[in-house]
Amino acid sequence: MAFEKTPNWLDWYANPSKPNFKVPHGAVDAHCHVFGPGEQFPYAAERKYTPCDASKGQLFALRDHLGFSRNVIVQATCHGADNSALVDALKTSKGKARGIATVRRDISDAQLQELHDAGVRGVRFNFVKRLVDFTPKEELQEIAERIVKLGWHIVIYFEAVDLPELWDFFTSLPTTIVVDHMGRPDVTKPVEGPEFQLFVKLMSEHKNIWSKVSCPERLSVTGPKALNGEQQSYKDVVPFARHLVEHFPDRVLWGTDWPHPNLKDHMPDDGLLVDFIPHIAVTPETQQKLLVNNPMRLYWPEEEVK
Ligand SMILES: O=C(O)c1cc(C(=O)O)oc(=O)c1
Repeated sequence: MAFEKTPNWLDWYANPSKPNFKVPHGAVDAHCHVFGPGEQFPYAAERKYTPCDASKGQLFALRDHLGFSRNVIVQATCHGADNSALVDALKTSKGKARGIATVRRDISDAQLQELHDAGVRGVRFNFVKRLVDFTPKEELQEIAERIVKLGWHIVIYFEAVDLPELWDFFTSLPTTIVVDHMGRPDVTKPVEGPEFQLFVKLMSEHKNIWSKVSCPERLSVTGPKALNGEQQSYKDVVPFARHLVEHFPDRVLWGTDWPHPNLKDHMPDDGLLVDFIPHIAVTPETQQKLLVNNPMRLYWPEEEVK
């Protein structure tokens, strides 16, 4: 089936630069997606956007180019609860990729087991209203109780303003929880202000809650953009991410977010995005935890690096 991209869609950056920052051996890109290709893996009827295709082969080429060893591929909302493109990518990766799926309550135990065998290790619950229709909390609770038996965890995506309302639900979940993109703080507000400190409190009080310190290109207001060799990109996001890396060094993950769905302003050079990492994890020890030890503990516990 031929799909027409959402108007003004920004395609992923072709020919990214080689990062100056050498990631540690065995580094994991813990947040990225595959889109289609739509001809082979059609986009879901209920999707809120139609992206450009971004295949498993293109993702794995980027992984190698940036110096990473593994990927955690997160089911994108444009594929709804049809995890076929994700599963296909996981199977092709030869164990170098793990996945986060989207499932509905009607999934059978046999289907959950098939996802597990392909390399899925969690589900994503999305509360960002521009991306998904509302799912009742009882349905999510039911899914949580089923996946806990597989040793999976839950990835949550929400906007900072919605945290107070979602707090009780998040803290009632029975698994490890991974928050996408630091809970999407408004970076024009202070790090020490009530909004971001509520998120810090969530992580301080609940040791099962982790955060991805990802997506500066989505959160930044002042830039500068990761383009044209810029080595000081997204300065306004640095204090937020660094705060989490310093306070919770064992519960942070990093990912490219390639192919960067729904960016409106610019498409970053992924090589320069990697050069953002040493600004938020400033020591070799924190870089090793962020990029290797933490994602290995969560996604490849059988090979854990101590
Ligand atoms: O699954 C997605 O569609 C999706 C969208 C966005 C976004 O539009 O912010 O970010 C993500 O990390 C994933």
